[in-house]
Amino acid sequence: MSYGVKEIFLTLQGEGVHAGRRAVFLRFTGCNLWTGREEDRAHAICQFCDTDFVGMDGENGGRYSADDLATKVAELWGEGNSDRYVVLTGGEPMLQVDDALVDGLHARGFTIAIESNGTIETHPRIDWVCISPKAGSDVVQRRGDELKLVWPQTGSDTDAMAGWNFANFLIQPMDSGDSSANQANVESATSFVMAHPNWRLSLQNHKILGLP
Ligand SMILES: C[S@@+](CC[C@H](N)C(=O)[O-])C[C@H]1O[C@@H](n2cnc3c(N)ncnc32)[C@H](O)[C@@H]1O
Ligand SMILES: Nc1nc2[nH]cc(C(=O)O)c2c(=O)[nH]1
Ligand code: SF4
Ligand SMILES: [Mg+2]
Repeated sequence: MSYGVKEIFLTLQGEGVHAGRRAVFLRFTGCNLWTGREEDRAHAICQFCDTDFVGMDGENGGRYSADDLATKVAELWGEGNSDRYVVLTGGEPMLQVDDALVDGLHARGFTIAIESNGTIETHPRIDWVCISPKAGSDVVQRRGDELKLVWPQTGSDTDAMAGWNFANFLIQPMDSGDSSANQANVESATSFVMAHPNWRLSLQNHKILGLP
C-alpha cells in the first residue's frame, strides 16, 4: 500500500484540547465529502472547508510507502524521543490510514492523533481521536476523545451529539474568509457555549499566530 500525501510540516496543534502542542501534521490528499475543486464546493456535502488537500504538491508531499512516510515524519520531528506527536489529517485521513502506517509511527515513538469527519470508522490503535461532524453526512464514529463541531452548521443536532461517547465536546467558529461573518460566527459560538456548559470553545490559534 502507498499513501498520497499533500504535505507534511512541523507546527503547533492550533485547535481543540491539544492546542499549543508541538506536532508534525501529516495531511493526506483527497476527501469523501468534497472533491477540493472550487467549482464543486456549492454541491459538496462539506462546503466550508478551509484546506487545500488536492494533489501531492505541498511541502514534503508525494507518494510514500509506510516505512518512508513514518521515517519522514520522524525526520521532521527532529531530535528527542519524548512527547513525539503526529496529527493525521487531510482531506480525510481515514481513506488511507492503515495498520502499516500506525505501526510504523508507533515504532518511532509517536503518539498518533487524527482529525476525521467521522464517516469512516477510525483506526483502532490511534491514540487521540478528534471527530468533526458535517451536517448531511452519516457519522459512524460516535466515540473518541474529542468531538469538534464547526459552528454554525444548520442541520446539526447538538443534543444528539452530546449523547455520543466523547470525552470532550467543542464548538469551533467557522472561518468563512470574511471578517464580519467570522465575527458573527465567533459570537454565535460563544453564546452557544455560555448556554451549554458541557461544550467548550475551540479557536484556530494557528491562524492568529500565522503558523501553518
Ligand atoms: C480540514 S479538516 C481535515 C480532517 C477531516 N476531513 C475533518 O473534516 O475533520 C480539519 C479540521 O478543520 C476543520 N475546518 C475545516 N474548515 C473549517 C472552517 N472553515 N472553519 C473552521 N474549521 C474548519 C474541520 O472541521 C476539521 O476539524
Ligand atoms: N496548526 C494547525 N493546527 C491544526 N489543527 C487541525 C488542523 C487541520 O487542518 O486538520 C490544523 C492545521 O492545519 N494547522
Ligand atoms: S470533511 Fe474535512 S477535509 Fe473534507 S471538505 Fe470537509 S473539512 Fe475539508
Ligand atoms: Mg487546518
